[in-house]
Amino acid sequence: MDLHNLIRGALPTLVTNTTNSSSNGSSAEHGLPHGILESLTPLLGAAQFNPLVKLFVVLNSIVGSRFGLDPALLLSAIGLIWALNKLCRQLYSAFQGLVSKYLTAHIQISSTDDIYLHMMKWLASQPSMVNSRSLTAETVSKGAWDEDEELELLAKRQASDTSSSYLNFSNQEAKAAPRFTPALGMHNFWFRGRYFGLHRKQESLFEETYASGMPSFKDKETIILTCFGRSPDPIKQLLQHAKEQYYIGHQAKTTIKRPAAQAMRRYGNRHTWQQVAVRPVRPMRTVVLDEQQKNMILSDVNEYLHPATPRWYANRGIPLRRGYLFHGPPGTGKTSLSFALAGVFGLDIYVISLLDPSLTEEDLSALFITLPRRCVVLLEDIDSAGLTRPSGSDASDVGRKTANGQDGTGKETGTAGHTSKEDWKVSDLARELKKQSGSDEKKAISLSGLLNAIDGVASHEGRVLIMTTNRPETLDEALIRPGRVDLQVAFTNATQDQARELFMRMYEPDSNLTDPGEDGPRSPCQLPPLTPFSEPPPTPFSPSSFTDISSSMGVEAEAENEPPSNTAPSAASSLAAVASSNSNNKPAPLNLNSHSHSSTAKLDPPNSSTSSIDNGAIVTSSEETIDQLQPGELARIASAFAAKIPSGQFSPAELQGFLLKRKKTPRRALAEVDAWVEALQQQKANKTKVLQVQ
Ligand SMILES: Nc1ncnc2c1ncn2[C@@H]1O[C@H](COP(=O)(O)OP(=O)(O)OP(=O)(O)O)[C@@H](O)[C@H]1O
Repeated sequence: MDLHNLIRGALPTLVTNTTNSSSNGSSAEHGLPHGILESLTPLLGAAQFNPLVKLFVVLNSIVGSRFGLDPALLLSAIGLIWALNKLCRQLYSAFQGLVSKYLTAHIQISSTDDIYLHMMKWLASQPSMVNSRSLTAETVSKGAWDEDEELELLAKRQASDTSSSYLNFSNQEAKAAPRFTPALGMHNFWFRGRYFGLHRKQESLFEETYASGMPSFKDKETIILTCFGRSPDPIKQLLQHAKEQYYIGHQAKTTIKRPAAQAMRRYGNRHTWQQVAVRPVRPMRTVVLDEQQKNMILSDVNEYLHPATPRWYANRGIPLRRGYLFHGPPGTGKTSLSFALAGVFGLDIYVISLLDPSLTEEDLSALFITLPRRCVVLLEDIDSAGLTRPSGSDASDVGRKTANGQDGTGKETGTAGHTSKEDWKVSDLARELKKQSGSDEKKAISLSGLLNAIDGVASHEGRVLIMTTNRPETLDEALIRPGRVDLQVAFTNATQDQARELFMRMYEPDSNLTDPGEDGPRSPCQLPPLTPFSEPPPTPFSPSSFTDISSSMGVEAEAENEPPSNTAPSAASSLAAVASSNSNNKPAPLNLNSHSHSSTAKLDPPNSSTSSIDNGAIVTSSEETIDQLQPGELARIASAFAAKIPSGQFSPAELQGFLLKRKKTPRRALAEVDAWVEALQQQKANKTKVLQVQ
């Protein structure tokens, strides 16, 4: 079908006009420009399939002949509207620029800063934002401590369901709702009756990454908050509010941070440290330690963190630092006490491993510089870091302990067992050269590098440094000299008293253990109450008792940097009160005659055919659980248990491991302890690693 036929069929009027025009030579009176169809006719053959030409013809005829409008006029009108629109837009953006410059305030937040996290979390909780039409969905990863109450209920329901013996968490990931935050672009919201603008934008930065050695683009986000008025105060209040809201969930939690991956550390600020976990605060009373020793550490840290302490130190020209060395056998509570201290004072813990292969001396200094004003820095197993003195002749080129190259003090014993360099073979020489060129090993952290980071000019003052070691005798004297280590705390294997306390703690009902009065919710900024420095010393430790404690408990207080001892150790005394009320509760001798278990009770694991799950613990039907004990009976069993533990032989961690396997059945623990003690003693004597009785 050609175009003529098409037009004729579709628009009879047009055809009539066309016919007339060809007969009288005038078509202008019918709305078509004179001769337009004639001039188009030669083209029609070629362009009859061109939809644009068809459209033009159809529109022209409609506008011209149907509505009697001049198409040229119409085109001019459209052009005018477009130009006006452009002009309005430009005027609007100029007006907006003026308002933004003179009538609004802005605050910019970079994604490299913690405030960005606070703001994003707050925005995600705002109904106006969640219902916005432009959102970004994020997966919220939950830690083991953030389990939903719903999930806990599910576990309880499954546990009570006798048909299923084991918990099932399938599809839990699918049930976790994503978090929605404003998408990139412009948004607005109201806060406390004020209107705020939010611009979330992203830019790509060209970065050379250490990890791959290849330059690449990294995305960096920025949010700009705007409010009307010439003062940014409303935005500051909003940010403060977002920050407070963020930390509400962090109450009674300890945040643990480690150095970020090497590539991330280059971004500086909050990217230097990476949050690895947020755990519930470890209550101080769960660390089984001599009460006086505990109180002394608590009051010492309390004094150090007192707001008046910096002035006191400054007036006397003493650097504001406090170092602690926790030493003792493995599993005796060194790390646990560090975490409990962080919990009591509401501080974050920054854990550094000197064995981290990506850590250089420069990194270490940068890490210490970016520490917050108050925090706990934990340097674990400082002895195994293989630090050396650069001045040592043979040790100067080796900073890290290797399996075949160094002894515990970090001194080199010779490569491959050779003591003198004359004995070296060609292969030894090649290995040594390779080592020196640094091609196969990273540059180690030397002792001076560590000391520089700890107390060099650039180091951050005000932090609580805790170093832990199993072998204090191998440490360099420079590292533990007063001023770097101000208090040494010795940890020992469990005494019988500690064994009893551990036993009680394991089987006490949860309601006794969650005592908000002691280590209860505490915001990170909220320190235990402090007494002003000007008051007389209310400390329970007289200088003489202090010395006594030091000698009897293996605690050596260094006198050099002692701050004024007139700060009330209120946290310490309150903890002491709670703990002593526990320890004073001396149980009466045990009478087991009326009970089902005797000391000859079977040591076999529970028979699975008769077992059920009780709050996660598998319990046999024949066993007596904690709930079935008479009041006061637990204390008696604990004493009987402690009497069977040889003092100072087993670490609290070993005892805890034994009890954990019988966490619902104290009688069974008592019945099986003899066999376990014997087996463990034998294992230690034979120096084997395989446990006969667990
Ligand atoms: N004194 C203690 N009181 C309560 N629990 C303890 C004590 N000592 C050890 N534990 C328990 O033993 C486990 C290991 O303890 P922790 O990590 O504190 O020991 P550590 O002395 O730091 O060991 P390592 O020297 O091997 O690092 C923890 O689960 C902790 O609860």
